[in-house]
Amino acid sequence: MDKLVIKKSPPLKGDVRISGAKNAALPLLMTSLLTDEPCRYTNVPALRDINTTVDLLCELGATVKRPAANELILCADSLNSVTASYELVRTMRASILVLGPLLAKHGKANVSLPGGCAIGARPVNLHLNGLEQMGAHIEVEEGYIRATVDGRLKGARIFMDMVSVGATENLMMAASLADGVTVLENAAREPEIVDLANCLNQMGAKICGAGTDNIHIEGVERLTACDYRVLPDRIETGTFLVAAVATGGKIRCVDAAPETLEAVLNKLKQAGAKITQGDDWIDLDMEGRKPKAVQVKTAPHPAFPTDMQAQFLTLNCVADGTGVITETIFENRFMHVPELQRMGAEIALEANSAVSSGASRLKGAPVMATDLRASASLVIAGLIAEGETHVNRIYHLDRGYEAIEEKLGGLGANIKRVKE
Ligand SMILES: CC(=O)N[C@H]1[C@@H](OP(=O)(O)OP(=O)(O)OC[C@H]2O[C@@H](n3ccc(=O)[nH]c3=O)[C@H](O)[C@@H]2O)O[C@H](CO)[C@@H](O)[C@@H]1O
Ligand SMILES: C=C(OP(=O)(O)O)C(=O)O
Repeated sequence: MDKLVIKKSPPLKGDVRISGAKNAALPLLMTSLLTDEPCRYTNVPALRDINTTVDLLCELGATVKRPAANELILCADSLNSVTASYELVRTMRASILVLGPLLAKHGKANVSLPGGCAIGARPVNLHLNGLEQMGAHIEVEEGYIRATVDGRLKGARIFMDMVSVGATENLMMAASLADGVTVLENAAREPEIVDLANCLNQMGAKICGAGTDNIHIEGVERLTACDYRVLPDRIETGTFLVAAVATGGKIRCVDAAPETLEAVLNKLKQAGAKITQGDDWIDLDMEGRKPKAVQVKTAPHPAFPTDMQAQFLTLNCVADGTGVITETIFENRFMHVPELQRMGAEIALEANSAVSSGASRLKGAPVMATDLRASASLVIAGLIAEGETHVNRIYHLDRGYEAIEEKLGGLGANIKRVKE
């Protein structure tokens, strides 16, 4: 398996182009299952999770064309299966997002239960309860969700007792082809939900309220082709910005979506960064300042995203002052802590908070992480640690960061991928 070898690097400097968002692209590609017409998606990031999604759609019988590196044309006019197998689902939890579209379009779906993962148990009860309220009959047997519906799904008023990005997306796609009006209450408000709703509306869906906690979907009988550009990745953007702050750098993120990153940009300003932004770019300059530790508490959008806390913990470790990172979304998302401690970071875990005492002197070490953002936090640590850091198991990074070593290398980082 490949690893990244990182040496202490100079302050990051220069421009970096932001890729399309993994978490927007995954649900967007699933919209192809809702129509017989070909769907074209651009700004699709080249990631392992995208390849898994393409494999999954092909397993169902969809056809795929890749006219360019970041473009996909998918057509699901002649599916020959409604089963998403364990082999694919276990490698990518977002596979559960085929459930709503398959059920709405074909009246049945068999999807392997995704199970837990490194960051937590991640149940899918909200997805299943919502579909049941829309008239689906659901059984779980032999590790598979077996869902059927007589005729069309029926519109329903669905209150979700937790805010779930995936459940909101699955139910929004299913409701687009349902008979009648669906109202999703306590819906997730992430920018990726808005992106999905915009794409579905381009296909002929009637969705309003995406981006608020109350989404109104008037079902239609059929959806048509789309030609849709994926939203820029706010988590990739935030990761590069944190790396720039940690190294005392000055960078510009281009092709970004600053309006999706407000909570993260506020924390970077508190850490001492000077930030200016335009419609699709963000400039960050540390102007020779040492970063200050920040207090972060994760919560659903528009609050601070859980997918950015690991990177901020690395930053806090080398910043001035005591920092507290509190995780409220996933019960087990501090897997990077022991690895950062091995690099010399002074961190105490107290319930769901990681308290760093600041100004740690990090030293390079062989490290590995079992989830995507934890791996990103170790890459940032490698940039500021004395000596050489080997980040192993970069399988996870490849799920969610397009060409991370090339992009960081372009900013002056001393990083290379080594095949083992
Ligand atoms: C592909 C994708 O977009 N992944 C993102 C998505 O994951 P994902 O959609 O899986 O995360 P959710 O928003 O659903 O999870 C939020 C919380 O709700 C719980 N829950 C969720 C569903 C359910 O049926 N029952 C339940 O209890 C989860 O265990 C978790 O504690 O949102 C997360 C929270 O912003 C991000 O970290 C992930 O990067
Ligand atoms: C947790 C993440 O992704 P997923 O939901 O695909 O596991 C993430 O992107 O940080």
